[in-house]
Amino acid sequence: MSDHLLSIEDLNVTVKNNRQVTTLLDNVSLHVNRGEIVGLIGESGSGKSLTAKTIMNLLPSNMEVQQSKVMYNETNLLNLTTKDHRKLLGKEIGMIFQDYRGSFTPFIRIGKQMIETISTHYSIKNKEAKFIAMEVLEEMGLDSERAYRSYPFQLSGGQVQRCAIAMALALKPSLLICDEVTTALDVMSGEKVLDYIDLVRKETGCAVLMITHDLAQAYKRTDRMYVMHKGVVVEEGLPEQIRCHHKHPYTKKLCSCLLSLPNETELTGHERERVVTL
Ligand SMILES: Nc1ncnc2c1ncn2[C@@H]1O[C@H](COP(=O)(O)OP(=O)(O)OP(=O)(O)O)[C@@H](O)[C@H]1O
Repeated sequence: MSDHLLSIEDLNVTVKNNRQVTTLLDNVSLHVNRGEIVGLIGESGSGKSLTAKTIMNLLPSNMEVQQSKVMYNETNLLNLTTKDHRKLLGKEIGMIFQDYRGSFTPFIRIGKQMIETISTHYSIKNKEAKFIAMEVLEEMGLDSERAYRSYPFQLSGGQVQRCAIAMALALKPSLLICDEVTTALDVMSGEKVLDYIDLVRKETGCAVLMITHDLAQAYKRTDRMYVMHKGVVVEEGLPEQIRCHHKHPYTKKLCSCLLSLPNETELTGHERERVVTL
């Protein structure tokens, strides 16, 4: 069995607007191994979310995927019917969306939605599903009782985001796609959430595709990184390589723009630790 849990090969996505066809993703190839945290970084509009949406079969209807393979285990996700694809979502492939508010129906309490989601994927009693829901809400640093009985509009943006993360993690997916998961969170809550995702990864061996434009976060949290620019993967490598030995001019620009970091060799161990936690 291949180590690749997810393998995207030559992904091409185009959009048609007023008869004009524009290429949004151009021969994107990347893979995620079991148990690995892989970063997908790049500036706004570079194509990170579209890559995730392709995996989740959530591309808008005016977009077309051509001559590509998106292999999950031995299955090409692009060949699945919507019904078969849906069966994989949640329990096999989980996603925490950038637009976290869309994860919940506004007029149903968070707890009820969590129980329904957990029970849909695992045949367990409501009492057990509630236990799992409370546990993950607690791990997200929330007042679990309050979050459980709240409607989404009764919570802050960051609290709803953490509920959405809790719901995705409660299903213990084999592949977790995190799209800018910490943008709505303060630094401490963000770190706590990322620590917990890492803990879940260690406990369950799940793989994580971490989409972010936060370079410091990617350096600190990922095992490997891909850099995207204008719909193309321009570079890939270990965090150290991307930071200190990048080859592509865009990666160089990205690194120098977002972090004015000295070279790795110029840092002491203590400084290195501080830099990645900035
Ligand atoms: N529904 C759509 N119709 C037309 N173009 C779209 C649509 N959705 C996204 N795009 C375009 O596709 C490109 C990639 O968008 P994508 O959302 O993947 O960027 P991103 O790298 O995730 O950016 P961000 O970090 O801001 O979320 C952008 O140029 C965007 O304008």
